[in-house]
Amino acid sequence: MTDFRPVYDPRFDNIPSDRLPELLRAMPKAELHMHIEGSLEPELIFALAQRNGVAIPYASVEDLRKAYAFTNLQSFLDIYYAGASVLLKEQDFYDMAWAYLERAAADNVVHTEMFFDPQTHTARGVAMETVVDGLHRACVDAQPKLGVSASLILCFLRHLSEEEAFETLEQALPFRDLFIGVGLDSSEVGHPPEKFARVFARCRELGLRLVAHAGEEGPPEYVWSALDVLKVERVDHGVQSAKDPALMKRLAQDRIPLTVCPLSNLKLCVFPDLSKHNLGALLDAGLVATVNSDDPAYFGGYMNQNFTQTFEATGLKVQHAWQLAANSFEGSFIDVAAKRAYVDRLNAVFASF
Ligand code: HPA
Ligand SMILES: [Zn+2]
Repeated sequence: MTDFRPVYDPRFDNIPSDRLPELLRAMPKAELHMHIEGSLEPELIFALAQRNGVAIPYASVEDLRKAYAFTNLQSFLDIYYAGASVLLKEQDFYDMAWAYLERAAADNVVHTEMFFDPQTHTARGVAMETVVDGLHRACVDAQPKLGVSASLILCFLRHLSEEEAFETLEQALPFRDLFIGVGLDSSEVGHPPEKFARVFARCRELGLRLVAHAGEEGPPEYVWSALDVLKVERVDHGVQSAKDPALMKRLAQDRIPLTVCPLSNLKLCVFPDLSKHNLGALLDAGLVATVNSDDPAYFGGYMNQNFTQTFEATGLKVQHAWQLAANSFEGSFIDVAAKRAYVDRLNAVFASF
């Protein structure tokens, strides 16, 4: 349940629709669903591979980019985990996060809550400290150098066991102050949220914020159990919720944010075409839906590309643009005063158009 609900000013309806792309780019926004390992561009993968002497099974940047033809989530994850294998040193994690934060700033992302997958790295012998320190150092630099506030959410890999998630939590606890919450990602179907009931209960006791991927490829039942068993505060993706009217009602009534990722859904064939995406239907049903980039280096676009391509394909309007940006602040894990200040900035940009 969110703690702040901004209200649309109907005078913004006077903004001509031909200015929508410019408005989408200019409006301040928060990104709530982005896997930092999914921001590794092929150029950086090659540069880090060379710097660290890691062999990768692609001859060139172009060769690697050609492999980005996905048919579903798993076909993407196989390449995504291979790409992350070039990350070894603290500076590598810093450089990856910094490259993303610069792109976020260019898209007028003023706040971001970045996912990271420590198990992808600790399994290769990289220390938790190396991962967290590098990412956190970039987050600290982002505010003064880029005007972006940035925080971290540790994700457990759901294809691994709950016991391994507990071990990961244990390894991360010395760095408890460097991340704000936990999430659940990787292969969804066959790995329902309730598999992680006990580790999420422990994280809740520790005062960590809770999110989980659910309803990306998996059924509405997974969204129900993310809410009722894991007690998450936000649902990542959640687009399959539209198949269940009772669930839609619950999400709207409890103002549970959905962090929707349109270009990801397109590239992983969750929707056959961007024009068939249900973002507009989710918004029109009163859900706190947001737009996010998920794995921007792999899915063909950062935040502003997600916004402009989706609006062009679906015909969403100025009010939807405002609602999505307002929802991103409402759904974020910052305090109410900071949310209010960001929405004031949002309103000032809309008033200037
Ligand atoms: O979209 C995703 N879904 C599940 N796991 C992921 N890990 C990175 N991106 C994703
Ligand atoms: Zn994701």
